[in-house]
Amino acid sequence: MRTAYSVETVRTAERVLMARLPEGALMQRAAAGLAAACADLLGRVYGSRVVLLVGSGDNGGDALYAGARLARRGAGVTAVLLTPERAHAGGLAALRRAGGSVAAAGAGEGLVAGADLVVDGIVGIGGKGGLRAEAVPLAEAARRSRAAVVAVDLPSGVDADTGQVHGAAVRADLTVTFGTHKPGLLIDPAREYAGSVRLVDIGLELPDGAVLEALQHADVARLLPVPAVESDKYRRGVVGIAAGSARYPGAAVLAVSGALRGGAGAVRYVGPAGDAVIARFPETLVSDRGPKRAGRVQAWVVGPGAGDDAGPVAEVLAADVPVLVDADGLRLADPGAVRRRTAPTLMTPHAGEAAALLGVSREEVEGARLAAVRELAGRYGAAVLLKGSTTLVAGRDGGTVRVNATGTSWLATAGSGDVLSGLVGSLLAAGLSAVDAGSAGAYLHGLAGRFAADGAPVGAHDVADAIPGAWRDVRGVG
Ligand SMILES: NC(=O)C1=CN([C@@H]2O[C@H](COP(=O)(O)OP(=O)(O)OC[C@H]3O[C@@H](n4cnc5c(N)ncnc54)[C@H](O)[C@@H]3O)[C@@H](O)[C@H]2O)[C@@H](O)CC1
Ligand SMILES: [K+]
Repeated sequence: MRTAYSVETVRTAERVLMARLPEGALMQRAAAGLAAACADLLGRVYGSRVVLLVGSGDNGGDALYAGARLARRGAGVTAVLLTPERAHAGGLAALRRAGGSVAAAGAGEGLVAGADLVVDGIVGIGGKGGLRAEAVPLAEAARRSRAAVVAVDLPSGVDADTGQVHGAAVRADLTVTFGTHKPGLLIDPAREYAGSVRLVDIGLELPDGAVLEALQHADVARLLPVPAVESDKYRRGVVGIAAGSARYPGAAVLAVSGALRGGAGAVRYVGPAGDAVIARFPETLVSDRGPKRAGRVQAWVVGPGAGDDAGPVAEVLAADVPVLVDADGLRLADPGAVRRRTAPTLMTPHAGEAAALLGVSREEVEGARLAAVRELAGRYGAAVLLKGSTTLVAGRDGGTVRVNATGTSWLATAGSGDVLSGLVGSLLAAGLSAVDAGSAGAYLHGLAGRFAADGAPVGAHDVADAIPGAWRDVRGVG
């Protein structure tokens, strides 16, 4: 499990640790990790041209001490000081002792253009708002240059706690972060600015109560249902899919295709697209008598391709089993009925659907995804999975939000969400909690998307077909 903590928690943990260590020891640990990452990226340190962008705080201090280490290994290191009178004095002295130099006023952009490596130490967790005006031309020069850009702790200008980006920010190829991930490194749009992320252990001890957690293979493997010897199809769970319409039969087929790969023992389809479903998946139990009279299920999925028929949505919300509400179902669901439910409910909007539910623009949701998913969960008293390049899953009672990063932009294809809703519904029927089902399902779905796409466009049915491969990969079998 990867975790991300708020700036406030990091500050507290740092204070505790600093009180036990000699002065400056923590910064030396950070600088050593940073310098090692820079050296790895450069390949050959000797003779390389390194430019440090140095702000007024300890983030700049890290950059200066790391620069000193690279200078001792033969790199030509120049520091561009954004506020020369406030640059970290100890770091500056160390750089000079190691043979590094300070750029003349106004020379920064030219140096960046000719560098092999640019180290962004403008601002870290002490940053407020986007980049200040004097730093913007340097960030732009770094973006234009052929140099590799390494961000210290965070790409300067992104919001550490939320992943929001206000105005200009540095775009890094690699971010070297200290002690723990920060939420902004895992949530878009900031995540995109971070490039790949390397975590350097500086000995911080962090309490429970991460802002975010990201499942990894082993975590997902522990969650996935595995049938026991005595399992029959009913013990493994039956998932009901109330989806599709005469106009959108494909949504029903795709939701069923996901559900069949999700670990439930049987899939029951209810709705007007039974013929299309049976033609493709003869193992499906089909009914056209509405969810209430369809027979027992352990979880429902409602909404994909539902059109304007609110009846099945209301029937499903009245059932005392876990329910996943997606797509048209989100619009058709009565918020009061969702809030009154006692069995788990999981809503799975994409940014546009979340925006409609919250009465804000899509851009607002995309710019502040963490706030949006929490707000929706609070308003509806339900777990919420907000789809996107970094999918977020919030529980109904607040707490740590799960973030999934296995997704790929190739998944932005029609019907891909229908596959996800069937898959997650199946995991709900198999007994996973709403947050576990949502996050494990998003993980498998993202991985399946990667396997299916492999660098080329794919259809949603290809993603469904790739789920068993993703499942095997996660469990480390085959
Ligand atoms: N506190 C610690 O124990 C450690 C801190 N470390 C480093 O120290 C950083 C935090 O240092 P600080 O608390 O000094 O804070 P920062 O260096 O992140 O930034 C604070 C300074 O930046 C200026 N600033 C704020 N917003 C700005 C903006 N938008 N554009 C330009 N300048 C802006 C402020 O005026 C202030 O002088 C971490 O991110 C990490 O890199 C590491 O050395 C590890 C140990
Ligand atoms: K930085």
